[in-house]
Amino acid sequence: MIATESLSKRFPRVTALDRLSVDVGPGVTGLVGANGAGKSTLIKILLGLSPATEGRAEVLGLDVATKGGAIRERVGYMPEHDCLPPDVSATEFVVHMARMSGLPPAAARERTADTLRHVGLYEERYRPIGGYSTGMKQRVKLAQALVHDPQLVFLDEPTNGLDPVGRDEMLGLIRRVHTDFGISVLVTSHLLGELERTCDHVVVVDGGKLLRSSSTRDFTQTTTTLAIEVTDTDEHPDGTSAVRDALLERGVTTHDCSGLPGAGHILLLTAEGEQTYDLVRDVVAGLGLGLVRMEQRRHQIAEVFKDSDEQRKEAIGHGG
Ligand SMILES: Nc1ncnc2c1ncn2[C@@H]1O[C@H](COP(=O)(O)OP(=O)(O)OP(=O)(O)O)[C@@H](O)[C@H]1O
Repeated sequence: MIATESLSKRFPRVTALDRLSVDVGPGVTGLVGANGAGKSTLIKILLGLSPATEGRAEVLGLDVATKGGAIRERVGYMPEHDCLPPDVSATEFVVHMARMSGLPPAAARERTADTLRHVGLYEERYRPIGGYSTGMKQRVKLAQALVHDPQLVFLDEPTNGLDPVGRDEMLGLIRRVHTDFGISVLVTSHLLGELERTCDHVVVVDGGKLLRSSSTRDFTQTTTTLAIEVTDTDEHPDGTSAVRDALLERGVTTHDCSGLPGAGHILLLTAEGEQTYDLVRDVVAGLGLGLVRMEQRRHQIAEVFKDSDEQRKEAIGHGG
């Protein structure tokens, strides 16, 4: 769907993209990076709206440097910032955008009604957009990106400004854009966790460089780290410490998890196979405590950033 090769974009004072080479296939792909990582710049280059300084890119097999118009016919775009006219209704606006994409009047009206129904705005479709909530405005932006039945859509920070419920609804809608219509999606976010459930594939950029590109499953694969949580009793008012000491007596050390949420109530240790599970069970039972939780931890996408931060700090440390 998308292929870039050593793509760079330099502004006078900042390098927004730095020799980025990445391939994106069909499905829902998350483009994750902190603010300023270069996500919007990449989207504008892929739409043929902004020229790259160096390198090349193709979208649906079309060269972005020469085929911008053909790309924009086949690709939908939901921009990050609010860009909606307040005085017209969702129907008027989306019909207008459909007409701009070349649909005849009757088809534009029909597609608009279908698309507004899909994004959950059918009831309010004749009200002026100026009176809409942030969530409703985001849905209008999504509808105009979908109305011309594109093969691929670029969604730039679609969950921006939404509360947790609105965010979940938007992420569900995005997933359905692919499952119900077969449209592939490239969705950007600076919130790492939210894309784990929505995307098949995740591309992480930082400072305009590619940090990692892999399937979400690979990102969140199970680790060999076991997380354990136990109850306290009168005899052992700090059950966690009692288990830690008892494990140490049997030669098993637990990891320092002071920086993690729930630290103080959770023990982390490396599983060496089935015997580790048996040992933990026997130790907890031997102390008369209850085992609340014993599970394998999963990687989180956030850890990619933590690793790169650590590498950067290390590099700075070595440098001076
Ligand atoms: N037209 C421009 N002129 C100069 N610098 C720019 C321009 N557009 C973007 N930049 C800079 O390029 C870098 C990448 O910006 P970009 O908007 O692509 O990041 P982003 O990952 O989309 O972040 P955000 O979500 O905050 O928009 C930033 O440092 C930004 O200030």
